[in-house]
Amino acid sequence: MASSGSCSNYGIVNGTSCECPPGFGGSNCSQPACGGNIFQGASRSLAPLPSGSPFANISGCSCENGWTGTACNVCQSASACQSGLSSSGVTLNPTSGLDGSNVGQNDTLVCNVAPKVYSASQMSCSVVNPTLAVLFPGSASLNILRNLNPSLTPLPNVTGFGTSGSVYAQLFYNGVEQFYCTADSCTQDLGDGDGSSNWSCQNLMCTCIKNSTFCGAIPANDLTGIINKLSGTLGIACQAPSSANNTATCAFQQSAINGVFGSGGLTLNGCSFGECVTQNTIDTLSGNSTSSSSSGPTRSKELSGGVIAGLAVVGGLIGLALLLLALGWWRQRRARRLPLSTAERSGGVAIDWADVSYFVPNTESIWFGGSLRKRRAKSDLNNYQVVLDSVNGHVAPGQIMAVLGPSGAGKTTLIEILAGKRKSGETVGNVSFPSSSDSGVSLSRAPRIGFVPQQDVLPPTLTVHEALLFAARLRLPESVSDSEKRARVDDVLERLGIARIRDVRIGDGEKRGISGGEMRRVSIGLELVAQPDVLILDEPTSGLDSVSAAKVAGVLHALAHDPENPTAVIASIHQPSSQLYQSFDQVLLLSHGRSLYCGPGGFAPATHLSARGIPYQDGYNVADYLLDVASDPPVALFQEAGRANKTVEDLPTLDAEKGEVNGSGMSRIRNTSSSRPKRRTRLFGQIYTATFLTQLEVLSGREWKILRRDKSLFFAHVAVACVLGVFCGGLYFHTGVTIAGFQSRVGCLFFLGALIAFSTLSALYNVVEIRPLFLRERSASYYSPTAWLLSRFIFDVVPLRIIPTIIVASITYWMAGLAHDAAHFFKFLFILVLYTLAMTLFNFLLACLFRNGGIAILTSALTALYQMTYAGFFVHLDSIPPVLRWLQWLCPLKYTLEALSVNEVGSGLMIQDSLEGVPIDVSATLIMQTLFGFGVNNYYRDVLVLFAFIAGFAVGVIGVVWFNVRERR
Ligand SMILES: Nc1ncnc2c1ncn2[C@@H]1O[C@H](COP(=O)(O)OP(=O)(O)OP(=O)(O)O)[C@@H](O)[C@H]1O
Repeated sequence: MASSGSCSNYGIVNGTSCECPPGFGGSNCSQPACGGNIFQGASRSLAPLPSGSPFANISGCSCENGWTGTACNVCQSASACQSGLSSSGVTLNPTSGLDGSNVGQNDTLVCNVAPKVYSASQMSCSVVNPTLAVLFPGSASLNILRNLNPSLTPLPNVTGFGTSGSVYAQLFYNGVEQFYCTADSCTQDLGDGDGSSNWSCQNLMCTCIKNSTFCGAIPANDLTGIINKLSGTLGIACQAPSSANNTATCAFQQSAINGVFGSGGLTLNGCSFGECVTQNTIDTLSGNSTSSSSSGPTRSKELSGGVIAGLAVVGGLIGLALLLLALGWWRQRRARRLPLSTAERSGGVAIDWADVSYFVPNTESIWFGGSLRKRRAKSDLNNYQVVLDSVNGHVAPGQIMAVLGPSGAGKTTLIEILAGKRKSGETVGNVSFPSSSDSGVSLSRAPRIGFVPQQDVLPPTLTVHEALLFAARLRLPESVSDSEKRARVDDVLERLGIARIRDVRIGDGEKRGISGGEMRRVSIGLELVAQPDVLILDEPTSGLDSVSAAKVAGVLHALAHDPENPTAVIASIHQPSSQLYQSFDQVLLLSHGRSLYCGPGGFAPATHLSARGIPYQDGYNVADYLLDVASDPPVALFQEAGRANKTVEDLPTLDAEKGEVNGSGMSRIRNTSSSRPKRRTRLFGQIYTATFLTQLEVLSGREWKILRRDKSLFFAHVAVACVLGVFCGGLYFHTGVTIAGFQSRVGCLFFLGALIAFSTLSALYNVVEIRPLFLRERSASYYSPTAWLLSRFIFDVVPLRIIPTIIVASITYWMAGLAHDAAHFFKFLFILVLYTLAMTLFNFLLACLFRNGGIAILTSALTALYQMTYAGFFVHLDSIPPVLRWLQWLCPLKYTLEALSVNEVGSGLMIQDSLEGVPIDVSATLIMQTLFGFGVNNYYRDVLVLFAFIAGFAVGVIGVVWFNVRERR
């Protein structure tokens, strides 16, 4: 009894014998038929075994008239089929048509010589492949039986074989069978009905005939391993036959075969087709769609699972974006409908601070110690420098206070602590903002605290009016209409005396705009338009002439004394003129971090201090007198100022206390929390006045304005891209298909990748440049970091990164003569755009991680170098020692270059060259795998990995911007 697997050529075990596929016989189906025709079945004579050879050879066999193909299975005419059938002694039953009921239909047997299959079709092709010919120079041919519906073939087990939708193929070399294959679940696709036919089958398996020429007879060329491992999907794609000789070109396609012979697979030439079938079957099946028979499984051009999944993800993301947009729009509308009354009122908030102290680590301990917290735990107080020592104060709404003191007295430090700025040192004490009931304004929301820093950080490309309107739109409630916001901006411009420079660009060091004093006033204006409840200013008059300074002081005075919205105002002043000094209601005098005086302004401080033995000469500027005292205070006065609770009223009752930080000071650090008014915070930060959509709109408006105005930036990027494109295209102009040309092609792709890796460095510099403005606006709660990042993405990444990449890549692509079809071109662009995005985000990340731009740039340049090393171009990745090899998986350029190369060779690129006169014609895929180790099927994997890099870097950038890019003074 024949056992399973004992029948060669996938013959079917039947008791003790084997049922063989057409054209084979012998006890185990291993012997090919010799001559005759397909209808003769098992009675055909078999090819002889040459003496001493275990392999039958069909070279000497010849086919009957009307039959062709290596095993004479392919009919050429209807008469051949008819005579073949009649010689077999079988007659067709005229009533047994397709469904057994079509009596009277045309059962004439005809020979279908088209690639399309109706029942079971035989095909025979020569295999003329240059790569194969190098190894095996003899003649090779391939026989294929394609069964679509073998029950419709005249003699199902003779002219057909096996199940529906199966194929059987055998390769002969110099007349001897080398290997055979089978596959099932086949579908037939007839394309556009142009006469071509594409078969796609599953579960391919092949068997190499041991010791045949291909399979071990020549050890150096032994293909056994490759052939026996062939599996998966098999494609048999045939073009329409030529009208001259009725033969067609086909391709035998499978991933491993495609890897060796090119993406088109193994080309089969001069394929002849023959299928004896009844006219009735043809007529019936032709009535169907061009695609299939009723019984054979067919498939039109369906989308692959990966593409469907990708489209689903893209669709999901678009849906999510639309949903978020709708939500943002709804929130914006709701915020705009809020009643104006609650939004409009401001002021009515006092500011109280008690026992405010501030400590910073000494310079040595910064270098040689751990964090302040760690040292604090060790109670090592000698490491601290005391910047502020138990300072108290109170400013009611409707009052304006001057914080006076010589340079280094601690004015800025105190002002920043009161304004709630993040400080790098340790702050203790209490700061509160009680709502004052007697001011007539009651607040149901958190107080708005305006802060004008000492340094002016302003957007240089905007005009004064635009900068103020930007602030008004983001900082005034949504319920205030845009026209009111504009009116408010105009009012502030008038009040600050900068209306005449309304439309002048602010400018910066590079491009001169408004003066330093005008910048100061614009900075104040940014806070005034936001209608703060408490306004805190650090040196608002520095850089102003005395008239302008008085004007600013007048504006602040008017703001404080507004009867409807009385506001508490505190300003540190360096050297006030007499007139300026008199505009303040309250004075706080600081000396070396201690408060020498805190109380009413005017002459009260002079009276107070002269009562303590420091004479005041009448007519002398009180401010100058106070600064003189604070610069070099008498020891007794300084010690007295070191006591706690030093309001004017309390001072006389205090005991003398040593004015240095000691053990008790330490206990204050531990036990007293700095109780600022709780800022309303959420998981992702503060609540902003404007809704997210408004933030995005206003930020995008500014970015667009900057881009439009600073056209040079965009055009510089485009011009550089054009030049680089022409340079790179010229360098690799019309690369050939020789081995050297192939190296140039991959070199060109590598060059583009490296170019992107380095050119995205400009994104890093860009972030470093705008960082101070972002920090100031963020600390003033203009907008959320996410809105900022999104607007930067739209107006920086797209015009300055992606468009130049597309330009340089397109010019290079066509000049270098890379794959000449649209599909490969767009796949090439897609990869480069993904890589640009990944690298831009990576450089954003570095710029946000490192405060020092130099370190960020160095890191980025070193990373680009690492990527170039691990891209696979300079060094074969498999030859890197394992301890270093794993680094390739972290290299985005490796995936980029692999995807670009696979895309290029996937266009069916064949290398044609000659080595020492020996012609070489091999698939570029083979060379690519050998030289660079790139996987031929890795394009979509690489796309996914690049997406993963983009997502990872994007999450990193968002996280770092949220948690690390914050103002810290
Ligand atoms: N984080 C810090 N690290 C080290 N020293 C600090 C720190 N913050 C403040 N100081 C020191 O505290 C002192 C007070 O600084 P501050 O800037 O508050 O002075 P100021 O009165 O505003 O001076 P000016 O009028 O010149 O601006 C200075 O000697 C300063 O060097």
